Amino acid sequence: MEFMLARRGKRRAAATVPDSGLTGPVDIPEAPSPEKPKDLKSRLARMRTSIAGTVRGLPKVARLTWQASPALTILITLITLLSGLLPTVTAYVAKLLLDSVVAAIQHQATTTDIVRVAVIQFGVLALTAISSALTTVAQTLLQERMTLTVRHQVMAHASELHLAYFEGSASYDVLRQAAQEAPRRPLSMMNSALGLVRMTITFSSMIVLLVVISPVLAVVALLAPIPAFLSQSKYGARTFWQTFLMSPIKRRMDYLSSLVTTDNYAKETKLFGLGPYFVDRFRKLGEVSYERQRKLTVKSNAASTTWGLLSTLTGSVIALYIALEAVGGRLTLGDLALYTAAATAVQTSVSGLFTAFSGMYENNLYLDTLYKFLDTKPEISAPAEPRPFPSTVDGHIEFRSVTFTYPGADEPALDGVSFEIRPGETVAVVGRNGAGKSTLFKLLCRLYDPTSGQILLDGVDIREYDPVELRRQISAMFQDYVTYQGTAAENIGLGDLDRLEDRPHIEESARRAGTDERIERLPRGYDSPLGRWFDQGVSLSGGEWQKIALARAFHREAPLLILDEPTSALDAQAEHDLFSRLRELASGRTTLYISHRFSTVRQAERILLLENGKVAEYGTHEELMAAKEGYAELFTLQARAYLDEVPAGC
Ligand SMILES: Nc1ncnc2c1ncn2[C@@H]1O[C@H](COP(=O)(O)OP(=O)(O)OP(=O)(O)O)[C@@H](O)[C@H]1O
Repeated sequence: MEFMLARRGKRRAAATVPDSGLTGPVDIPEAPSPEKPKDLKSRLARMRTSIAGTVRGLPKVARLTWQASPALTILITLITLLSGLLPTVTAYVAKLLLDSVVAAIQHQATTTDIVRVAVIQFGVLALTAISSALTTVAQTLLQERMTLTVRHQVMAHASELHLAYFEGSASYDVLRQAAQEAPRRPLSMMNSALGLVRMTITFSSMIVLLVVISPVLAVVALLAPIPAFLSQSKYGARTFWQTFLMSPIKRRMDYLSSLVTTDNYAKETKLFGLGPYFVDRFRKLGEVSYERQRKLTVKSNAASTTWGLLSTLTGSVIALYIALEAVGGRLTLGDLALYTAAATAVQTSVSGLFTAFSGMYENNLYLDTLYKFLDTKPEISAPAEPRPFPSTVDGHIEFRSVTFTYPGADEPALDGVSFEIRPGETVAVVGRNGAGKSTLFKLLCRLYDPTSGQILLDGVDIREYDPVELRRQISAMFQDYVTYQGTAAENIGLGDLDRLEDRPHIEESARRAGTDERIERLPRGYDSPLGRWFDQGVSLSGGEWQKIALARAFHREAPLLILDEPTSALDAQAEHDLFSRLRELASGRTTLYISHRFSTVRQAERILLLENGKVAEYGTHEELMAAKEGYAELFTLQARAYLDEVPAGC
C-alpha cells in the first residue's frame, strides 16, 4: 500500500489532465517504471512485500465470506481442495490406461484390467464434471450473498457517518469506491485465493508424480515456466498501474458522457450548444486511453508469448527425451503420456498461480478501501450516557461564541457567533451569499460540531444529547431538499417515520404547505408517483416540489422548525400565503428561517444579520431599521427596487 501511495503522489505530480477533463490537454501519464526493480533480488523483495500485504488481507475476506454464508464457504473450500487434486489423478489414470493397453497388447494384462482402469477413469472424469458444476453453483450463490452482505454493511455504515464525510471530496471518493467496487471484490479475492490453493495442490502433486518417474524431469518441469512467469509478472504489474492511472480518465469520460445523456443536463447543454464539444472531448480522451491500452496489450502479449515459447521448447525437448527413453524401454508409454500431461499442468498452474496472485493483489487494493471505509468512526455520535430529553422541549436556543471552520478550509465559516432565541420565537437569518447562514443551521442540527464554543438547547449543550434524539426535535427543510422518487404521500410521510402512512396527517401537512390542491388534482391524488423514474410519474415544477418538501418538514411536529430559504422557488402569492400561515404553523415552536426576501424577513419577531460568519446585527425589524446600518441598507436597497416600479399615486 505504501508503494501505491508513493505512486499516487507521483501520479498527481505527473498528471497533465486537469481535474475536470472539460478543458486542457488530453494526455495520460505513462505507467511508472523508474522505481521498477531491475535485479532479481529487489524483484523478489518487492514480491515478498506484496505477498505479505495480500496475505494479511485474507483473514478479513474469509470472515466476510463466512458471514455471507458458512455453508457455501465450506462447500467451495472442499471443492477447491478436491479439484486441485483431480488433474493429477486424471493424468495418472490416463497413464494407467495406456500402460494396461500396452501390457494387454504384449499379453501381460487382460481386457478386464483395461475395463477396470476405464471405469476408474470414468469416475474421475464424472467427479471433475460434478465438482466444476458445484463450483459454478457455489460461486454464483456466494457472489449474490456476498454482494448483499457487503452492500448492506456499506449502507448501514454510511447511514451512521457524519456529514463531513460526505462533503469532503477525498472521503466521498472512498465512499463511492466502497459502494460501487467493493461488493464484488471479496468473492473475487476469495476465488483468487482458492484458485491459488487449487493451483498449488495441482502443482505439488504433479511434481510429486514427476519425481517418481524422474527427479531430473521434475526439476526441468519446474524451471521451464520461469521465463514466462517473470515476463508475466513484469507486465501484470504494469497492467495494474496502467488501469490505475487510467481510472481518473475513465471517470472523466463517464462524466462527459453523463453530461450529454442525463435529463438534468440536457436543457443547458442544448442551449449552450455544448453537446458536440463534450462528445469531442470524450472521443479524444477515449482515443488516448485506447492507444495506451493497445500498446500495453500488444507488448505484454508479445513478450509473454516469446518467453512462453522458450518454455514450450524446453518442454518439447524433454518430451522428445522421454519418447526416446520409452523407445529404449527405460520408460513406459504411460510415463510419456503422464509427463506430457504433467508438464502442461505444471506450466498452466504456474501461470495460474501468478494470475491468482495478481488478482488477489489487485482485489486487495480495492478491499483496503472498503476496510478503510468500514473502519471510519462516525465523528458525531451519542455520548456514553446521553442526557434524556424532557417530555416537553421549550425550544430555547443559545449560541455561545460559536466558531466553526469546515475541515480543510482556511477561514472559519462562523466566527464567534453568540445569540439567543427565546422559546417559541420566530427568527429570520439574513446575510449575503456565503455569510454562514446554512452553516449555522447545520450546527444546530448537529450535522457538524463547532470548532469552539457551545450551542445550548434549553440550557444544555446539544453534545450532551443523543444526536438522533436531538434531530427528532427538529423539523427542517434545507435549500437542497430531496425530491424522492415516490408517491406524493410517501414524499410527505417520510418527514416522520412514525407517521409514514398516516394519511389524514399527510393531508394536513400538505394543506399547511399549500400543496393540497395541487396533489388532489394529480391523476391518482396522494398516490400519484412523482418524478421521472416511474412510467406514469408526474413531473412537478420547481416550486411545486418545494411545497412538497415543505409539507414533509411540517409533517414532523417538532418543537424546533428550521427552514433554509423555504420560498426560493415559490411564486409571490404562494410565498405570501405561506408566511401568512407561518404564525399558525410556528405557534408553540421556535422557528428559524433563512430568506433573501425582506418582505418575508420583516415578518419575523427578530432578525439576525450575519456578515462574514459574524453576527453583525440582531433585533426586531424596527430596531434594525432605526439603527440604519447593514440591515436597514439591504432592506432599503430591496424596497427601493420595488418602489421604483410602483406607479405614482399608488
Ligand atoms: N461543505 C463545505 N466545505 C467547506 N466549505 C464550505 C462547505 N459548505 C459551505 N462552505 C463555505 O462556508 C461558507 C458559508 O457557507 P454557507 O453555506 O453557510 O453560506 P450561506 O450564508 O448559507 O450562503 P447562501 O446565501 O449562498 O446560501 C462559504 O464560504 C462556503 O464556501
